[in-house]
Amino acid sequence: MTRTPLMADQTLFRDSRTFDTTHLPETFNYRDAQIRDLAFALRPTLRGSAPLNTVLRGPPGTGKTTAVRRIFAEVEEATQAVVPVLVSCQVHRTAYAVFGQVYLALFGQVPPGSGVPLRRLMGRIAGELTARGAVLVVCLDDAGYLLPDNVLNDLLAGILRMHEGYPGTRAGVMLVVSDVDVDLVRCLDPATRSVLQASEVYFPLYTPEEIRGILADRIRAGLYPGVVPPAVLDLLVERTHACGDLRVGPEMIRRAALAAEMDARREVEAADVLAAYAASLNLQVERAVRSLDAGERAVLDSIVAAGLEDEEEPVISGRVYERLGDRMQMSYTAFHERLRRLELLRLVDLAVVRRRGLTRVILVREGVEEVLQVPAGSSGVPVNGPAGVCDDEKC
Ligand SMILES: Nc1ncnc2c1ncn2[C@@H]1O[C@H](COP(=O)(O)OP(=O)(O)OP(=O)(O)O)[C@@H](O)[C@H]1O
Repeated sequence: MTRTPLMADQTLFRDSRTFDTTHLPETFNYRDAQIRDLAFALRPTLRGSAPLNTVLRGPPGTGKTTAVRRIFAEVEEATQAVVPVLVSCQVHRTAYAVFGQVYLALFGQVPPGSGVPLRRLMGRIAGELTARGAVLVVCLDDAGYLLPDNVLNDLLAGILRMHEGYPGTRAGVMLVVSDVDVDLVRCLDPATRSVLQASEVYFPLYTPEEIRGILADRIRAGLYPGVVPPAVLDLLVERTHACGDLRVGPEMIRRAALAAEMDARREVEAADVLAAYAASLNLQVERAVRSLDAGERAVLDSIVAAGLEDEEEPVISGRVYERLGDRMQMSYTAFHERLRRLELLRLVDLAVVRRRGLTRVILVREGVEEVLQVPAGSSGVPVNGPAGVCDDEKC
């Protein structure tokens, strides 16, 4: 019997885990200055004081979370007197859920889902920290997700004022923000702002040369020599840079190498990369669409619907706003904020053209329509995602 390609024992992968999204890269170049700033902020914790609160800001895929994971790992190795906790606010969206993650880090188990009031949970956490003489550092990854309903404000007040209710506790925060335009700190109450006093560490987009270095390192660690010829690496760099998110690079390499492997080839070809690009881009778009709130999703749906209505005509922002009125109430300011967010997430491009005065034209980016068309109930994103009355009071 001939063996199926699945069972073929020849592989191009030295270590396929290198391409996992959760993989912590061994080499982390081009971020020395940011790592130095984070080390500076954490230094007081090694002497038993609270850290300097810090905002890590930069577009998606610029290494913010990775920088935190690396520095937290170093802190954990160096001392037990600091408890660093990294919390994804995309997943944990309430103060209780975030404190639940701190509890998990301290006690090795999650607190009961209900029945324990937040105050008691905080009391247990504070008691354990003072008993250990440890400093707490909470990193809120994608902290912008906690802005609705003042969750971020209340949570920060809880962490940074913990020492008032529980004398002897010391705690500080790191806030990770991918939306370069949102001034998170300005959205907080003056009282919280005054205890936060955060300094900022900026993570710029990687240049094509830096992307080349990062992808070449990943290829060296994950694939056998010669699998990716130089011209194919050039294409990988060009595609990754064009889509603006480094995550797409390793994902393309994984898919392209798998395709070559299934064909029993020893080298990846340009065609493998181009096919992998389309698939990886859809994954990226899907992730961005999933992160939208009800208002942003309604705006995106209306843009796509307006485009489909008359494919010859450009999509004008005023027309989209009118359409939206049938679905939910939204002020024009809130509408524009949401358009900006869709642009930042690279779901649309905005351009201003002269057309009976200045008009804003919206272009839907590659892959978005495909992702929105995945039927509800499949593994993709439903066409009619979250909708309803949206909160216009965004700061
Ligand atoms: N300098 C680097 N060297 C190697 N890999 C990197 C580097 N920077 C980022 N990466 C990789 O890119 C991916 C995205 O990085 P990371 O999650 O740290 O970005 P981020 O800025 O936190 O993104 P987001 O704002 O979308 O959460 C990860 O797989 C990470 O390993």
